[in-house]
Amino acid sequence: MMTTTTTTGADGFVEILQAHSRRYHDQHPFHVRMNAGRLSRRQIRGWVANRFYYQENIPRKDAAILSNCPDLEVRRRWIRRIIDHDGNAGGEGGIEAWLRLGEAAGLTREEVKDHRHLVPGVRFAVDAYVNFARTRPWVEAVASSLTELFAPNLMAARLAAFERWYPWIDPEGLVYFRARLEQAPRDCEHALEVVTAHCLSAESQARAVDALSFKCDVLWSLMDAIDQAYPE
Ligand SMILES: O=C(O)c1cc(C(=O)O)c2c(n1)C(=O)C(=O)c1cc(C(=O)O)[nH]c1-2
Repeated sequence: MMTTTTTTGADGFVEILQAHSRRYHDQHPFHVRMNAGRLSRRQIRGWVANRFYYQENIPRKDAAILSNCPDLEVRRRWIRRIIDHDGNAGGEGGIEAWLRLGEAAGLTREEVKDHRHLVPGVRFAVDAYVNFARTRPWVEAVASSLTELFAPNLMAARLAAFERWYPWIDPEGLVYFRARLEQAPRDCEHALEVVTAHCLSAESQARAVDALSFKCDVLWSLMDAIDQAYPE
């Protein structure tokens, strides 16, 4: 028996993906309080120390996508993400920039790197994301990165909020967020290109949407765990 698949037009598909902005972690109460200037030093430091685990694992997630991806052209562009985070040499890259954010906020590099502040829920959420990229088809893993469509607005709001409300953080430490303002739009343009080119059937589009939902849950759970560990 033949099965028929109804394909959502490319525009409808992209609209459904975009609509996930409603589930993005910018609306998490902890982020709302952060951007309204209502977090204490301890809470900001807790967030920075815990989010480091996400930063550290992003390149491992991207390496998993590379290892599962048979398409040379995609790999050639995707590899840039790993270099953005790891840098080409000591003192470079997003992970280093995040450590400097920690220092600007009054944390030592050691206490960020040795995970002494890392709470179990953050570890579980981040590990789930890396595991997803390792075990799911590579196009779904690419789709899961599409939360970056929504990141630049949050990044711009966060930069303004940090400068306004948290002047005790050395502004030099905010370099990471400025870099992401440029990197995130470039990265998600590529990811969207890949997903729209590969997900042509209703089934594959539904799997891409599920992957993006999963990622929204990863980010939300991560924030829940931080919120619970550093109450008001
Ligand atoms: O601070 C944030 O709110 C935020 C969110 C996201 C995101 O939406 O996944 C990323 C980042 N930052 C980020 O810095 C980053 O490098 C990054 C990579 C990815 C990804 O899924 O490949 N997301 C994000």
